[in-house]
Amino acid sequence: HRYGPSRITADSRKLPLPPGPKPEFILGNTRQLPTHSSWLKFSEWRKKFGDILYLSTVGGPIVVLNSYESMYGLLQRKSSCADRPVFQMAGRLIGFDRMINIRQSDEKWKAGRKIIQSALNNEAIRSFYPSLEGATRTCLLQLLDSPHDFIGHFRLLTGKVIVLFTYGLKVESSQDELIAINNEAVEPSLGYFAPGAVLVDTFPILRHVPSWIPGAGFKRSAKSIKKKLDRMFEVPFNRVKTDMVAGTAMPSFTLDNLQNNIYDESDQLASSGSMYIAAVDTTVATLSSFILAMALYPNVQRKAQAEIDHIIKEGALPSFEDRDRLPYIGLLMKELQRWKPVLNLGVLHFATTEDDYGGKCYHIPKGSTVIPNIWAVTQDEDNYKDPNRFWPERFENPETAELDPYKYAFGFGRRICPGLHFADATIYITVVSILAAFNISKPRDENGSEVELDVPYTLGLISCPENFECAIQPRSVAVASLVRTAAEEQGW
Ligand code: HEM
Repeated sequence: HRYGPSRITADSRKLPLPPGPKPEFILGNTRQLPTHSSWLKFSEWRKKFGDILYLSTVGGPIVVLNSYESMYGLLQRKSSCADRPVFQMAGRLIGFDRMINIRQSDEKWKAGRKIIQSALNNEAIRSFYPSLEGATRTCLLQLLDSPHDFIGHFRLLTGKVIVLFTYGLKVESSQDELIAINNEAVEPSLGYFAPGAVLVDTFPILRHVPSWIPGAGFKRSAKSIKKKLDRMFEVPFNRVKTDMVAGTAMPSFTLDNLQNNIYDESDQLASSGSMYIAAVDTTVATLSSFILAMALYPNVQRKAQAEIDHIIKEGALPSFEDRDRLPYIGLLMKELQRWKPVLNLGVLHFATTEDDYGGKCYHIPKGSTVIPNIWAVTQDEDNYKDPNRFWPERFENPETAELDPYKYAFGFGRRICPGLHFADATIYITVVSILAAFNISKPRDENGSEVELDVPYTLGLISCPENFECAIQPRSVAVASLVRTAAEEQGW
């Protein structure tokens, strides 16, 4: 089988390292490592060196996986690369290493992962469907009233559902403290997760320089973000504790864990605090790319709307119950994860033991940072015909369906995204509700001519379209009033 298991060799140390660009004396490939958009450089090297690359840097060895086969072989099937590297800036200096997302695979990671996994499994998410439907209806009303701010509405929608799920706390507006404290800590930090983005990640020794010397601005930035991160962890958590004592706490992930009292409080605090950063920017990026795709591919939009109109009764909005009867929406959602992947380089993995790759092919040294180049997989013409095109039909026929993006977009093995079902549910209900209520098209200039869309994407850890203009209009007067009534009934 194409993605079948590889044989493990007796002594992988005798195998050669994977190929890669020629290293320099002492610095190795350090200076060749791009500080942003490295997926492009890795893909360029792939043409020369193949699916799996080796880079020796001052910060340690790096193995880049440029194909689904290599990711499956090394990250999905084996546990030797299930750890995370030390993120000097984002992790140690700012303090994100308390969260399970980038924590090394220690006992605390295991405890946090267990808590999150059981709360986010598919069954558990079902009981949250009514809240997701309610929040989506409010989002529809906001799209009706101020369509140009669609990215802001998606931020509020995803922020409020994750705060409700995690802490049982209700958020009404983007000015709410619970949203603001998260954004203040997360936004300035995202750029620091990319390999080589800050010098201290390449030269960890710099961590020890005093903050006052010139050039140590990174330490001062880290200190100021750290304070915000502490607030982000503590403010909502302490509210739940106070409400619990007063007997007024609403059901939530945090309350369940506090009441069960299985884990110590510091694990619980970090585990609750891991949710927002993992959930919001990723889901907002997907939803924003959805708007772009619909504006660029009106035929796909019309086909999806025809499917919805056929299934949903007049005067109703779609719900989770309709999902099984909307197969084209399912294909469209797969294509959303492929067309513009949210995490072009996934999240970095780390090899804790020596291993081999591909059955007697290459030696993977212990201590290698392992980077899955998800972007390369999505653009590979061996996987996808005409990869630039947004074309859900590529997954339609089970006999000829192209590689399912859910096999890689949410990561691999023991580190696979535990929020997959939550993300999938949020994306489904938002996409299907917007398609039922609105037509999305390219913006028009003062002469009424369509303006071509050429939208740049952010270059940090998360790839999200930068703000762009788009026309989002209700499909009819009747549906506009349905959106208003439905939102009023929800009340939040
Ligand atoms: C479109 C939305 C999302 C995408 C594409 C996505 C993708 C990913 C990826 C690629 C990873 C790293 C997996 C690996 O290392 O192999 C990850 C980790 C994680 N995700 Fe998501 N995610 C999304 C939404 C969410 C949501 C909504 C939540 C929570 C409700 C969540 C929670 C997490 C957590 C806690 C981790 C860390 C897991 C660990 O290190 O053990 N994610 N996600």
